[in-house]
Order: sequence, then C-alpha cells, then structure tokens
Amino acid sequence: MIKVAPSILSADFVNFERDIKMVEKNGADLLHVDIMDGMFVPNMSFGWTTVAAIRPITNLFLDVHMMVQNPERYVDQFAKAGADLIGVHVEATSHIHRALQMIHNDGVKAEVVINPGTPVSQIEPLLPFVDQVLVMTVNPGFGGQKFLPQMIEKIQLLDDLKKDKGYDFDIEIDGGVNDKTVVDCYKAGATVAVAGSFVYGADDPAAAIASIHNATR
Ligand SMILES: O=C(CO)[C@H](O)[C@H](O)COP(=O)(O)O
Repeated sequence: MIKVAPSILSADFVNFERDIKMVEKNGADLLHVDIMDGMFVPNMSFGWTTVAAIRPITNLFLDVHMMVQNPERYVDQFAKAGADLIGVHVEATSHIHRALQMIHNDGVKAEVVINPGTPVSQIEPLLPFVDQVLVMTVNPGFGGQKFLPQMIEKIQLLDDLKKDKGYDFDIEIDGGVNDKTVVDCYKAGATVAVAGSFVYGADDPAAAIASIHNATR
C-alpha cells in the first residue's frame, strides 16, 4: 500500500491547524509542505517560519519540498524549523551534492527532486546517497494540474535501478495524483503519493485518502 502525503498547498491557509489535524486523524501517513520562492517556480507559498509553526501541532512526518533556487541558502533554516525530510531540485543548483550533504549534516532525510523535463540519468550519481527521490508528475508551481502519464517510465527506471544496484530510497510522486492515476505509479514502484486537491478538495477527505490506500493494496 502506498503512503499518502496530503499537500497543505491545497489546505485553507487561515485554518492550517484545523486542516492538518483533520488529515492526521483521517489516515494521512505524512504531511507534504510545498515551499515556493517565486523564482524557481512562478508562485510563492510560505517559508521556514510556517514549518516551525506547524511542527508543534502535529506528529506527522514533515516532508518539505523546496521549490527554491539555490536551496542550499536555506536548508539549515528548514532543518532547524523541524523538517523530517527536505527535498531539493536538481535543476535549482549547480551544487546538488553539497545541498544533499548539508541536509544530512543537519540530521534530516535528504530527497532529490526532478521536474518532468529532467531525465533520471541526471540524478543517477546521487542515488546511493538519497533517502527519497521525488518524481514530479506535473510541472511544479501550482496545485490542481493534470497528471503526466509519461512520468511512469521514469518511476519504473528508478525502481529498476534500485533493485539492480541495491539502493535504498523511497520513490515519491507529486502532481495530479488521485485514486486512478496512482495505480500505474504504484505498479511501477512509487512508494509515497502526494495529493493536494484530491484530498483537500474532496467532500470527504478521509474517503479520498482511503481510496488511494485501497487502490494500491
Ligand atoms: O508540488 C506541488 C505543486 O508544485 C504540489 O504538491 C502538487 O501540485 C499537489 O497538488 P495536486 O495534488 O493538486 O496536483
């Protein structure tokens, strides 16, 4: 069964506490926190002070996705704020290995993220060092976009590399995920599913989370 990470990008920003506790009570396995800088992606969300405010109100694992240019500038702040995992985009820095090392040095799990236009070969040298790979299944920056099925091939390739080389990382998918699109991703090797609008836009968020779990049993 895949793990479900509701994305608070689709929550009510003035009711974060209510919306986070709601998914925690209703089957979320972790919480996805999208950081957007208005530069790497054409949208802004929030920063480490928000992560610090969220940390004491939930026991959920905080999966922090930095859509930030030169993320190494801010990795320490997000670690200090209470992130359990920090994801950095390979496209956002010339020093991706250093950024991942910084995350580990802060005692936090490290994730490398690839955009839809980026091939798996670009992160192959990093695979022995990461705890998670995030395959973006939409172009990052906004919730509510349509899932890109061409990304399934990348998930399969990552899973093959994992098995062939004995690597140990989770494969996360993010963008347009629902109880239908998740199925082939799970079959290809995805282990964690981010879902924003599918969960927070649902009349019954508990049923939405359960439907992703049930579709991947
Ligand atoms: O990283 C993101 C956007 O860049 C979000 O996590 C993602 O879009 C989730 O939203 P939805 O499930 O509605 O597609």
